Amino acid sequence: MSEPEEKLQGEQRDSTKKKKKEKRSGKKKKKEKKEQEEEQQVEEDESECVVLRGIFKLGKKSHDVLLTRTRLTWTPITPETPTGEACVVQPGVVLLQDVYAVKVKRRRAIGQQSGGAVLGVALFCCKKRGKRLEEDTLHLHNASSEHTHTWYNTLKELLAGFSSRPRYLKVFINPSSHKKEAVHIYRDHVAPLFKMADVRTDITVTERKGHALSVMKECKLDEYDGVVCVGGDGSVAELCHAVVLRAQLDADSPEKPVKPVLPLGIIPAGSTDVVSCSVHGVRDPVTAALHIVLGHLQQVDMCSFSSLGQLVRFGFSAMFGFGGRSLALAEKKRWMPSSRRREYALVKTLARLRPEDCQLSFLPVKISKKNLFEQRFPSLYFCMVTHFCGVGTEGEESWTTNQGLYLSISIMSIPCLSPHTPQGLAPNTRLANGSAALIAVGNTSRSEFVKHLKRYSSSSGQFSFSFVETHAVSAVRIRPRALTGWSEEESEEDGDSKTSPIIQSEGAAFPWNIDGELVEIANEVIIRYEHQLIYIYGHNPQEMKWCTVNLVHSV
Ligand SMILES: Nc1ncnc2c1ncn2[C@@H]1O[C@H](COP(=O)(O)OP(=O)(O)OP(=O)(O)O)[C@@H](O)[C@H]1O
Repeated sequence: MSEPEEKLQGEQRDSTKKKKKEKRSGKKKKKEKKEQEEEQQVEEDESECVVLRGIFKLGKKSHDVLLTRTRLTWTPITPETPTGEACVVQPGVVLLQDVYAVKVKRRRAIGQQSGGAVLGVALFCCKKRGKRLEEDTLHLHNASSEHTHTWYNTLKELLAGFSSRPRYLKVFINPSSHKKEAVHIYRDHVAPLFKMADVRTDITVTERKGHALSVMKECKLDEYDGVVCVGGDGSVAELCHAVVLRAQLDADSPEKPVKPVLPLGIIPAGSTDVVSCSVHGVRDPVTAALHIVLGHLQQVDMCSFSSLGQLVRFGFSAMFGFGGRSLALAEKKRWMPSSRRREYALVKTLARLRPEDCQLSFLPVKISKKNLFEQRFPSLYFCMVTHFCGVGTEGEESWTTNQGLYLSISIMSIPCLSPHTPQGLAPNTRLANGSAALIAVGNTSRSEFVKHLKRYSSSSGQFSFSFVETHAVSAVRIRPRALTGWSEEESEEDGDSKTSPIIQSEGAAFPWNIDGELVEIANEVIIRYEHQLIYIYGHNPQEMKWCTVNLVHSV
């Protein structure tokens, strides 16, 4: 046999061996998968095994009630028809994951505090109505005390198996939020639900700005299962920062942010409630409280904001330029009612519209199939008015740098939904999608800028302008050039925004709007995206919808 023939035969032998090996490993994988499926089936069957079966009255009719580890079903008991035909009835069902409390029902006289004849059990559960969660009760009547207590104890035991449900919460209430209604909201809508679900609470009514942060820095956290904030965006921002900072201090990790173990619950009591709207899909204290008692947890992205190597704070969103300036102006008019104050500040800042001259650098997030940000809006991926555009490196990171005039720069790690912006300020980012949204609005005329702003309140189109640039990013650096800053002596005159950035004296600070709070920073600011840094009680169906769309597009 010639040398090439031998070589060919050798290669054929190798390839047959390889094929056999692949076939064997394929069979092995199939077997493993089958075993896994069987195990899963056994688990499902076990969880669907009937734990209890009994007769209860629901309304006026007797029902056959079945309890498994995951659900309770009831079917009316109907007498046989003379023809022997059984009528088909759909059983009613409630999932135990939606039940937050179970109580024994008793007949009591007016003023009687304890005892009383047993009537049956009541299951307190939540019912979904769109994005809202509502309270619902299922009454199972049976006068036998023994029967009722067996069901009560078993249901209690099964509900105790939901490990993410809190038993003891640290609650902060800001009594000064918005219309000073936070205490009432907590007392009327939240406390009764916590009591019903046997959730104990340790309440601090905050007395000043920074009070919640100082309590969180010092209190013993081990005994709590979660922290709850009742207030507006300012209070939420303070507590989110406090929870992450405390985790960082406990872990003695000054450089790297640390994921807090304790989840945060947010009960909306402010005027816009951006974080609450984003994590719950609606602004509703009952929905928020039900998410807490049911232990619905979701991981949420955050950002760290630092300047000159010092951490400024942790938060969800930041606005530089227009957003910062209008908030600074509103803060000076604190004596005005909040809606008037905001309106005044917006109009005034628009009248004085000026661009910021700064260097904007960012680390773009690599475009993957799963990232729809650029896929859905490819036309947004372009450069705006710049004097200089280049790519630099810092360590292994590749920064894109633009130098130019900007009317507004926003960085958001969550969509920032609110009643005023139903699709969110950053509609293309999600609660935990692997990047933050950078929205940079270049210099343009006032009328064009107003057009861009107005489109936030409608459904879309706010980014379809040549002067608006959006990116999915993991970090942003904003370096104001030549200290173009903000001062109280700003000219009251109207000016042409196209040409005249405001030049300030050295040492002036720039107003930043970080989660609705005014933060003044004199130097460059670095914003780093922190993936799924915090657990927040909630579940937003919109997020699920987005994920489904994302998945379909990525296939
Ligand atoms: N007792 C208090 N008196 C004054 N300020 C307080 C008090 N407790 C907390 N604060 C501070 O008030 C600030 C604003 O709180 P919050 O955002 O809840 O109210 P708001 O500004 O009226 O609401 P929104 O931002 O939705 O309009 C927060 O920074 C918080 O730290």
